[in-house]
Amino acid sequence: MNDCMLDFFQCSLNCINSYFSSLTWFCVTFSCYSVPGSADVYVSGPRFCSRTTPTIISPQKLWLVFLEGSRANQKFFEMIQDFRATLEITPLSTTETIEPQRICVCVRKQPFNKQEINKKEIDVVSVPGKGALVVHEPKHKVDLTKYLDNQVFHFDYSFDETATNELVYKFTAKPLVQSIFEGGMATCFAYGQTGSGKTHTMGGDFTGKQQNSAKGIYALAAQDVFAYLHHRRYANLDLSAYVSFFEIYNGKVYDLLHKKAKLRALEDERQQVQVVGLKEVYVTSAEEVIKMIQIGSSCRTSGQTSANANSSRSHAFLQIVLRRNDRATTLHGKFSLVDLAGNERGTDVSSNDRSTLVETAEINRSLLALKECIRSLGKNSDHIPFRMSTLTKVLRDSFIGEKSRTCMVCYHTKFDFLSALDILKSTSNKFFSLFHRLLWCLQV
Ligand SMILES: Nc1ncnc2c1ncn2[C@@H]1O[C@H](COP(=O)(O)OP(=O)(O)OP(=O)(O)O)[C@@H](O)[C@H]1O
Repeated sequence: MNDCMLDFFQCSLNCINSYFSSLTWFCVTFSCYSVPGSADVYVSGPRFCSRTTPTIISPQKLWLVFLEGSRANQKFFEMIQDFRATLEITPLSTTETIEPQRICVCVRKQPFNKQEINKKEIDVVSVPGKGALVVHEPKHKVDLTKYLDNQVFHFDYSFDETATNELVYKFTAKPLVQSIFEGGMATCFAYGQTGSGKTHTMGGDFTGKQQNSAKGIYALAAQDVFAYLHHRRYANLDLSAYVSFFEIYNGKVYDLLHKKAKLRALEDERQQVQVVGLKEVYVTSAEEVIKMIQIGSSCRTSGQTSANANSSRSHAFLQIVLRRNDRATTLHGKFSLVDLAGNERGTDVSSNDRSTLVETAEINRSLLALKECIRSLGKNSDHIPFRMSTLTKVLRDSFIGEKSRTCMVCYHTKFDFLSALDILKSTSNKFFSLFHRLLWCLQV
């Protein structure tokens, strides 16, 4: 093989390793090249996909297979480009007006990183704007003709890969800040696959391993809280701000501002869940909050997944609490900013030691519990299984409490259909509309 062929070979390998869709595509195209005696190896897609099935394929045949896989990718890439050319793109701009809503569900697309660009991965997600997001899925007709299945999902807002944290903040958390001054409970949470950009959005930009906390939704929300505190409209309320930061790891609560002290989430007599012993720090400026974010983030539990070298392995809650100065124990309003641990599949986990598997199972269990609660709310069930996990216990008030407002930002990477479709299907407005109506009824 000459250099050019090797490049081609390498490119095909990269596509196969990282790209679920190309694998499916690839397996189907195999049958075209099957030869007597080896057909069972080539034709059987699932067997080929399985890492455990030993297959002996001659280099010549393997080359044909990779060649065809690469051609399929190229064809697929061209089909997406052609489709994109027909889309009318209207990206969100800072001048757009924001409609206040009880529940807002948004989606943010992550840009390609250097590694993905080098691997020549194909972007299968388009964000035409106005809350829409399109996932291009490669499919085959019965006669093996290739076609694109373009699945459209609708959200309140959709952010493309060029969106900044400031823009995302403006449409998601910013409208909630005012509600806590009016005595409300607001929650903004980030949900998505591991490595999709949740911590980047909530905690701030990364430069190498250094995080610039001033550029995240946590800090932007803190700035607005202090702007409102000094505003004459709310000055007569005589409020003070306090901040707490804790994580839920393996179902247990740890105080990130108090040497990771172990805490307990317990229900009080009014069936409201309280994190007993949680340290609240009195803060007087956004800079002080940023300092707390840095202290807390540095001790948050992290690990490594195949998608993220610095993956958060816990659900982190930053809470900004307003209390009246005359009645320090009385809560006036609370803003919870939640960076959930990443949704993971077995292949996302780079290590399979016992503690990692337990972590992964616990993360998925708690996220499943969250989905179940939302589903039950949507179905108007008598029983909402909030007690299924510590995460849902702690989030309970955000969903059904009076004057609650919630914003959910879901994230996904560009090329993983299984996770992207799973996350999108469970979070798009089709699913949430029922939930939205139910909460509205509870409010009234
Ligand atoms: N919008 C973006 N712009 C630039 N870089 C981004 C963006 N989103 C994510 N990244 C980069 O992708 C990497 C993974 O992001 P991040 O750690 O935020 O993922 P995560 O969803 O929190 O993952 P996990 O659930 O595993 O903790 C980081 O290096 C981050 O800088």
